[in-house]
Amino acid sequence: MDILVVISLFCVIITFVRWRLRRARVPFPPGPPGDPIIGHARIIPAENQGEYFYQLSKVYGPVIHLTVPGRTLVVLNTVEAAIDLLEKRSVNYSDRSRFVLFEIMGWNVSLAFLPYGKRFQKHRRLFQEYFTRKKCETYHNVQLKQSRILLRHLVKAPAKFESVLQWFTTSIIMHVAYGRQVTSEDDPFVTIAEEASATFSTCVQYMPSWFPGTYYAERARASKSLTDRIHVYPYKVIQMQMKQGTATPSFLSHHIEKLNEDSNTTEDDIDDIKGSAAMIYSAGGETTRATLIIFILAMVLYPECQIAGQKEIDEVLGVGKLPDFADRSSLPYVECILQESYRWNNAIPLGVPHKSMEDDVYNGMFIPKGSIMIANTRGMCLNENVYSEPYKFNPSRFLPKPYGLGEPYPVAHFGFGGRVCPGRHLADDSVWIAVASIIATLTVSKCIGKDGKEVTPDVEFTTGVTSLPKSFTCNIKPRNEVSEAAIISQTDEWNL
Ligand code: HEM
Repeated sequence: MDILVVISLFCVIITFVRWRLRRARVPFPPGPPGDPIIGHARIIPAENQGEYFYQLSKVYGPVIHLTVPGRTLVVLNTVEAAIDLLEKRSVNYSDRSRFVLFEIMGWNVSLAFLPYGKRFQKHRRLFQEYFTRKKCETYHNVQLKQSRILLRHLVKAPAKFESVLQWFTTSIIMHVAYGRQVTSEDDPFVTIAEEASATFSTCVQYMPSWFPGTYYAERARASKSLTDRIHVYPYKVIQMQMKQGTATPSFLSHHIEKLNEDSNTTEDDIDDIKGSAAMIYSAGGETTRATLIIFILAMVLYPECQIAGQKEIDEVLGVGKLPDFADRSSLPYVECILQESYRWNNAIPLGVPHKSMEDDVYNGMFIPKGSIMIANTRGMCLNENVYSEPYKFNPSRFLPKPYGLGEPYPVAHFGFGGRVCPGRHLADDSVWIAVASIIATLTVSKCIGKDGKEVTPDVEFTTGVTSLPKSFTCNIKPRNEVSEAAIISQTDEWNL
């Protein structure tokens, strides 16, 4: 036998034996007993998994080990464990599971689904460069204008607040991604993005890929043409506008310009910027809208918090003045309302699972290569060791003692480490300006039912990677005549 083959065989055997010995010495993280072969597939509930995992953590500790056929799951229930692994050891924990169906659907060059590697790093750079904290300040004007339009739309069509909020997030994203000022729902950029987003949401729905469920390749193939349109159409339009000198600066035009400066541009480079631009709407639209609907639900259920927010704005800004980004640091209670909206119920309760790339040992527990790492954001926000009465919406919890409880702002809602949400600054600014503007000028309250009694919405959420309150009704109207006048006066100021 060739000496090289013998040496290779010897190395493989040694590696295997060392792995077995290490495995034998170090146990998996604790977890409940599972069934033979199918592991925990039968006992993991289809809904409210975040809460279920959190309850398990009270018995088994912050890091839990579960299995489903072919998969090892490691659930992280505390911020500390998530930071220790996903952030401090991010090189090992920034991978994603490969899911062939996403690729069939055409989302193969999309950051959210890219495995760790050179292409992933390139896409992160494309995003990070355009969405730094500082750069996001240049979008404030767009967000401010859209927040004024949002108020007018909410006054005009309060019952349609869910679609009005969608319009708010869509308009901002269309502007930032494509430089597009959308004025109608029939705008081709909007319809194409919405159709493609539906396919994206389906992907994301199946993202964990550890949860039993099926999605057929045929259906996936059928949706590919929609995904292709959102990649190709905006690129062609912006490219043409750039040639004609009519393009408004945007994420896409910025990156096309950079490609034009480089003589070695490849097809892959072009696909990368098409994929990244498409990702902005798909990853940023529904998540931002969901967070705002969570805030509206909280205002309906906790009117005393809304009143406290209004009082602060009246005292700091004066009655009838609408908030601007420069006012953010002067409005601590409004900030607490925003942070509590992130904490009380999360738009992405289980984060987006990462995957481990090598065997690892954490606090005496063995985490095998290929584990699906679930950062249980919901559990982190419910943690009774950190938050008192965690199911209650209580913005004052964040105020320093003796005014409040001195509890920390949530940190998990934008994810962790090498995969942390690259759109977080843009998203946070959009949500803040909407929250502050609504509190300043409108009153959100319970509807009165046919029986003359107030209708209290249930706190029920849709199941999926993005989770938002199930449809509910509420009243939205100007706080008073001064607020109404302030909303109307914006029409001239912003030439709306
Ligand atoms: C309130 C709104 C938003 C929330 C709550 C949110 C939350 C998240 C979370 C939890 C993740 C997964 C992080 C992880 O894997 O650890 C994520 C990923 C991502 N988000 Fe956001 N996001 C929001 C808005 C946005 C916006 C506006 C954009 C676009 C500018 C965006 C772009 C992305 C992308 C591209 C990824 C994938 C990152 C990767 O896989 O490396 N998100 N987001």
